[in-house]
Amino acid sequence: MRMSTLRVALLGCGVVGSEIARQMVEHSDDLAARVGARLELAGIAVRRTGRDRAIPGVDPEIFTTDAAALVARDDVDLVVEVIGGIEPARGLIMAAMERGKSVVTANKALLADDGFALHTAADKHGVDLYYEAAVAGAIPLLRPLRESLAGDHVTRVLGIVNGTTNYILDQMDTHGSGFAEALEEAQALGYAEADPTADIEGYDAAAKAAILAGIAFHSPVSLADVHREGISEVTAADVAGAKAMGAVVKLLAICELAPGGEAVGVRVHPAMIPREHPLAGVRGAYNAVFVEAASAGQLMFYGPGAGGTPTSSAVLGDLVTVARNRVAGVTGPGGSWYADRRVRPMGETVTRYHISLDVDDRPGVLAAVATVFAGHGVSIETVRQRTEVPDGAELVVVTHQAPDEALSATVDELAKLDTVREVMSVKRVEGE
Ligand SMILES: NC(=O)C1=CN([C@@H]2O[C@H](COP(=O)(O)OP(=O)(O)OC[C@H]3O[C@@H](n4cnc5c(N)ncnc54)[C@H](O)[C@@H]3O)[C@@H](O)[C@H]2O)C=CC1
Ligand SMILES: N[C@@H](CC=O)C(=O)O
Ligand code: NA
Repeated sequence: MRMSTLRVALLGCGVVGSEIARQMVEHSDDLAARVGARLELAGIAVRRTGRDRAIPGVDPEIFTTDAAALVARDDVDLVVEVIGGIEPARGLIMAAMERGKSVVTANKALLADDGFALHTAADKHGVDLYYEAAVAGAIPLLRPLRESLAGDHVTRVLGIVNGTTNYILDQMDTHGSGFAEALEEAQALGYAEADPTADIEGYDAAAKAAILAGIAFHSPVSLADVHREGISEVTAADVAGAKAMGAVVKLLAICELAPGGEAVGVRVHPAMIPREHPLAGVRGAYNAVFVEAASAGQLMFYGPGAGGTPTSSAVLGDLVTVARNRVAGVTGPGGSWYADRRVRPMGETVTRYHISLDVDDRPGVLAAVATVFAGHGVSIETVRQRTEVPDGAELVVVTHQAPDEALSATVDELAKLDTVREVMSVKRVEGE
C-alpha cells in the first residue's frame, strides 16, 4: 500500500526556517516512518526570491513571496510559521486554521500577545496549534507542562529563558567582555532576534514568561501583564560587585502562584544569584528552567535555548506530532485557561535587594541609612563598607525579603539623603 503524503507550507526561511527545510529533506524517510505519512514541502514563503536559496534537495521553484496564497492552497495540509513578529504572522496562522490546517510556530511574541484568541480559533476549527520552540528553544518544556504535569499543581517556574542575554552576561562575567562586543558575537551566532532590543530589553524573555505562566497556572497572561526589566543597564561594576559577594548576574524569568492561589506574579529582571545555585552554572546561550510542583517537587529543564539547529528540533517535534494527529484524525490537547487568576502588581512581590551606595565617609551616615530601611519595614541582612571610593565610601546593603514596593520606596528615600551621593546600583537577589 502506498504511504499517503501530508503537504507542508513553510513560512519564513531565515535562521530557523532554512534549518527546518534542510532537515525535512535530510531525514524525510525517518520522519515518514514516524508519522505514517510522507511530509513534503509544498512551498516556502520568503520575503524576496532570487537570492541564493539553494537548500540541497529543495526545488527552487517552490519558493514564493506570496505567503497568503501558499497558506490558502488546497494541497497544503500543515503550516509551519517561522517568520516571527505579530503581522503578517497572526493573519497567516488564522487563515491556515480557518481552512482546517494545523499550525506549528516558534513565535513567542505572537503567542504572548494573543495566545488566547489563537487557541480559541484552533479549538473552533478543530486543528492543532503547537509552539514548543517558542519557549526555551530545543528544551522540551511546554509539552511537559501541558501534558506530563497536567495532573499536578505547579506553583513556580523560574529560569533563564533568553540565550542572547545569558551569552552576553556570561561573556561579561567570564572574560570581562564589553556589552557591545558580546552582543555582536551573539548576533553572529544566530541567537539574537532580528531586532536585538527584544532580547536586551527583556521583551523576548517576558513573552516566554507570559506563555509559561499561562500554561503553568491555567490562567491567561499576556506580555502586558509581565513586569519587565532588561540588561542594558547592567554594568561591568554590577558584574564585579556580584562576583565580590560570590554571586553572578542573570536575567531571570519568574512566574509564581501567590499564596492561596488567587493571583499570579510574572516578572523578568536581572538578579544576583549565588554562584553555587544551579542556574549560576548555565553558560553561553544555554537556558535552564526550574519548575516546582506540589507532588513532583523540583524539576529542572536544561539545554540550548536558541540557534537555528536546536530550535528546528522543537519545531520538527511539533510537526511530527501534528502530522501524527492528522493521520489519526484527532487533535492534541488545546488551551487550558479555566482559572481566572488576578495578575499581581510587582509591588506585592516579596523579594530581596542588593543596594550599592556612594556615601560620605563620616559619623552618622550608617545610622541615617539604617533609619530609612527601618522606616519602610525593610530588614537588613548584611552591610559592608568599602573605602576605595575617592573622598567617601561605598556601602553595600543586602536586605532580607520584603515587598518590592517597600524596597523601591526605601531606595527612593535613600537617594534623597544628603549623605548619599549616589545610589550606584540596585539589584534583586534570588535563589536562596
Ligand atoms: N533564532 C532563534 O534562536 C530562535 C527563534 N525563534 C523564533 O523563530 C522565528 C524565526 O526566527 P529566526 O529564524 O531567527 O528569524 P529570521 O529573521 O532569521 O527569519 C525570519 C525570516 O522570515 C522572513 N520574512 C519576513 N516577512 C516575511 C513574509 N511576509 N513572508 C515570508 N517571509 C518573511 C525574513 O525575510 C526572514 O528570512 C521567530 O518567531 C523567533 O522568535 C524561536 C526560538 C529560537
Ligand atoms: N533570541 C532568543 C532566541 C530564542 O528564543 C534568545 O536569545 O533566547
Ligand atoms: Na522549548
